[in-house]
Formats: sequence, C-alpha cells, structure tokens
Amino acid sequence: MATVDGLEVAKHNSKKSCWIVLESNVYDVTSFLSKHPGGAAILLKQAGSNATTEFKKYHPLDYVNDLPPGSLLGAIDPNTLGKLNAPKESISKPSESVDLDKEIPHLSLCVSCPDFERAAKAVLPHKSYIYASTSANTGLSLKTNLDDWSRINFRPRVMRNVGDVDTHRSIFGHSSPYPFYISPMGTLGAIHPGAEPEMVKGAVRKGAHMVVSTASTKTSEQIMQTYVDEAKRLNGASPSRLFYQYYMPVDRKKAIDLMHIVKKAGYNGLWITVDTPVLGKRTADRVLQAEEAIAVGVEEDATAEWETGNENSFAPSMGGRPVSGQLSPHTTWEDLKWIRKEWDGPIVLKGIQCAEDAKLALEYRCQGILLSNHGGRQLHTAPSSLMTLLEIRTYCPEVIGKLEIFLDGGLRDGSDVLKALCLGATAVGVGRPFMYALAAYGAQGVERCIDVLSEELATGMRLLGITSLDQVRPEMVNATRLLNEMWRPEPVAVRSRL
Ligand code: HEM
Ligand SMILES: Cc1cc2nc3c(=O)[nH]c(=O)nc-3n(C[C@H](O)[C@H](O)[C@H](O)COP(=O)(O)O)c2cc1C
Repeated sequence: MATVDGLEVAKHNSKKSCWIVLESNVYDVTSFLSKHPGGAAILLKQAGSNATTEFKKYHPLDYVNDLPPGSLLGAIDPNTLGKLNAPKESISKPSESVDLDKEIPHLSLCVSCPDFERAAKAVLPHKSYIYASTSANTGLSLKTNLDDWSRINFRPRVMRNVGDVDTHRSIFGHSSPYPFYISPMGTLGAIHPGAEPEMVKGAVRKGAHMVVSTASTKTSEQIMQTYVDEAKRLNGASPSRLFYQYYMPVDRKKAIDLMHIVKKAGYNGLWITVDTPVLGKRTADRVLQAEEAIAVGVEEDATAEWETGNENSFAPSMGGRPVSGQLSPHTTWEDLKWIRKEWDGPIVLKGIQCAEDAKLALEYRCQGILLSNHGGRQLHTAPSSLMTLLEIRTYCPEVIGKLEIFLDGGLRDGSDVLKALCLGATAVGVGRPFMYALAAYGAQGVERCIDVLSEELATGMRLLGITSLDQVRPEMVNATRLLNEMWRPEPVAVRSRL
C-alpha cells in the first residue's frame, strides 16, 4: 500500500477535498461528506487531520469498510504525523471531549437518580449532554413520562413483619436481584471513553441485566466479550444477562446476518424496537448540528442526500437525523414470521403504546412486550408506559400472565419500579439515570445507581407492607387519576338530543 505524507494530507482540508487519517490509514471522504449520517460538519472539522480519537467516540473501527470504494488512499507515513492539521475547534460548549478532571461531586453525594444527571451535566461535552437529555419536539412525551409516576399513589398496609425483603425477579427465567434492567442506549462512546463495555462492567458487578443497543459504539461481540471477561473475573458469580435491542436493517440479508451474529455471541433475547419506523423530531440535536455546520462554513440541508435514499446498513443514534436503511417504515406484523424462523429465543416488542398492539403481540407469539415511547424521543405527545399498562389491564387483561410485560420511561425512583410491578409488570427498564451515572463515574457510577434504585425499592416494599415481589397486587396502588384520563372507545351511537 502506498505511503502518504502528512503534509499532503494537511492540504486536503476543505469540502472540495477532504482527507482524514483513521488509525494508520488515510481516507478521502470528500464524496462521503454529503452522505455521512452524522453530517458533513463533523468530518470537515477533522479535514486534513488525525480523526481517530473523535471517530472512536462514535463508531466501531469496521465502519471504515462502509466508505465508498477507492476512499482508502494509503498508509500515513508515521514520521510525518506532526505535519497534520490540528482538528478545528468545536463550537460545542463547554468542551468537545469528556473531561474527567472537571469538578464533579463525590460519588457518595449521589443518593437519588437526579443527582447523577447533575454530575453528568458538569462533566459531559455539551453535544453529548444534549444527545442524552433531550427528547422529541417540545419535550411533552418526556414530561408525561416523568409526571405520570407521581400521579399514582400507594395504599400501604402496616404491622406486617417486614424485616427481610427479597427484591429478586426473573426475565425469561434469568433471575436477577432486581426487577429493573439497564435500557438500551446508543452511542455510549460519546458519553464515556469506556462506552458500552464500561456500562456492562457495572451491570455485571451488581448482577443486573442489560439490553445492548444496535447503535452501540462497540460491536455486539466486543460488548459480549467484556461481559464474559467480567463474569469470569467474578468466578461466574454474577446472575447478569445481556439481551440485544434490534433495529431491523431494511436489507433482509443484513437483517438475518445481524441476528445470527447476535445469537452466536450469546445474547439471551431479542428486543425488537418497533416505535421507530422513522426517527422522531430530535429538535435540540438538529439545532446543534446546524450551529456546527454554520461554524465550519457548510450549510446543512434540511434533507441531506442520505435521508432521501432507502438503503444503508446503519443504526440511528446520536444526532437529529434519521438514518435510512435501519429505520424501516415498511415493517409490518408479518415480518415477525421470518424473524421467528431465524431467532428461536425470546422476542420482545419494544415500543408498544396501546392495548390493541399488546393483543397483536400475543397473537403473533411474541414472548414479551415493552411498553415504551422511547424515552419521549419519538412520537410527540405519546402515552406514558404507565398509561398503556392501564389500557392493557382494562381492555385485554389476558395479555398479562401470558406475556412478560416490561415498561420504561421516566422511572427515577425505586418506588416507581414498585408501582409498575403492582400493576402487573414483570420488570422495568431504566435509561438516562444509568447513562448519566456512566458519564460522570464510569462503571462505579453504574453500580451506585443500581444500589440507589435497589435501596429505594426495598424501603418502598417495607413501607408498603410486603417482603417479596410475589406479594405485589394492583390494590396496593391508587391509579384513579390516570384511569380517569385513560382512552375509552367512542360510544357507538349517540343520538342527538337537540
Ligand atoms: C469514516 C467513515 C465514517 C462512517 C462510515 C460513518 C458513519 C456514520 C453513521 C452510519 C452514522 C449514523 C449513526 C451511527 O450509526 O452511529 C454516523 C453518525 C455520526 N458520526 Fe460518523 N461515520 C464516519 C466517520 C465519522 C468521523 C470521522 C466522525 C468524527 C470525527 C464521525 C462522527 C459521527 C457523529 C458525531 C455521528 C452522530 C450524529 C451527530 O451527532 O451529528 N463519523 N456516522
Ligand atoms: C440517549 C438515548 C439513546 C437511546 N438509544 C436507544 C437505542 O439505540 N435503541 C432503542 O431501542 N432505544 C433507545 N433509547 C430509548 C431507551 O431504550 C428507553 O426506551 C428510554 O431511555 C427509557 O426512558 P428513560 O431514559 O426516561 O429511562 C435511547 C434513549 C436515550 C435517552
């Protein structure tokens, strides 16, 4: 392979000709600028420079194989690395990389979930914090998620000998000390240098289950390897299991290949995300991208080239842009038939938002449903998962007991977990609190966040008058306020009295 001089690379630093160094190779990404789902600006900031560190925050290295043929120009001459440009400064406030030296609160000061968000905000680059914290449109779905938990109250019983409590629950036969798991979240490399493996370490050390995102920074195999290594280090003592969140590639062959990779790697179940036929409107991310583009002198089109096509092989993740090819607007219930042929383990549909679809999931022989509105990042004013659970209890209660029922969205306290369980949930997913804990403290933060939720749960159980999660009952909560607002079918024929 030819050797390229650093001085030559440095000259190709504009949108007319944009070269970057990744690991030891030089790539011409000029024709890729308008196709990059992360936008042209982020590549142009690296034009003529070594983009490896920045690249690794977002992508596994094998992404370079998806550059157009002919992009690889040769190996960078190692003696000329000093002649490369320095990457252009980002406009992101306060800094572009995770700065672990920044003043963050001592971990012991994190005693409830919101404390992790404050710590993360102090340490995260502005762009990463926006990615993690924001939601769709004006943010109303996220607000509903958070609010609805406070609209249900407990109905506690007293004098019940609550000395010892057991918080164990199983997901598809895999027992865990907790009835909550870590929700799948993409692009953790932008949150912590250790990315998904760092999150896995925290989960395994505490015995919590975790669902791994298709849009991860590391490959599914690398993430599983960390799990295996960490479990081995603990002499197999951790009951943790990894499940896989699946964004189905449009291309059938790629979709099947991905399932085979995941199965071979040893994931214990497939969480198929179904609330994402297109990406929701990620308002804050889009503003940020536009600001970045203006700062490097490119105007991002409202619809870039890659948004109009149908095919590529990638997952949606960070940023305000949809990635075509992975978000298939054409998916239907019938697809579950061929998926079932390829995947013989448990299937959970992630993103069920009404009773009718819960019933369909049962008819299509899924093993579980996850009631979720994607953390408020998809449909503007979508229902909270709690509201969907009440609908299911009212209109198709037979689903509960036949399917494993999961909920996520806005859970920020162990007592929220308890409320969901009282109403029939098998277990719940928690997203952002773990992301924030990872951002500020790495695996240790993840462990701490598990402890916080677990302690709140155990205290809640005692004060509610139960000692095991087998004792939870719907009459232990008062859900009247939410029930009053629950969807009801239109009366069939209302005759006018006028
Ligand atoms: C060289 C080949 C590259 C390919 C094939 C590629 C591909 C992609 C794809 C498919 C996405 C969509 C989401 C995802 O799967 O994560 C994406 C997003 C993104 N990429 Fe790249 N990328 C490349 C280089 C880079 C480089 C060098 C950087 C940074 C310097 C970068 C930064 C980003 C960011 C930040 C996003 C998220 C969107 C945003 O927040 O703006 N990419 N890229
Ligand atoms: C930053 C971020 C990234 C996410 N990435 C994914 C993803 O890649 N796949 C997916 O199915 N859900 C994704 N989600 C949704 C979560 O799995 C989950 O539904 C949601 O975060 C739960 O809400 P909570 O964050 O309020 O706990 C993401 C959520 C956030 C906040």
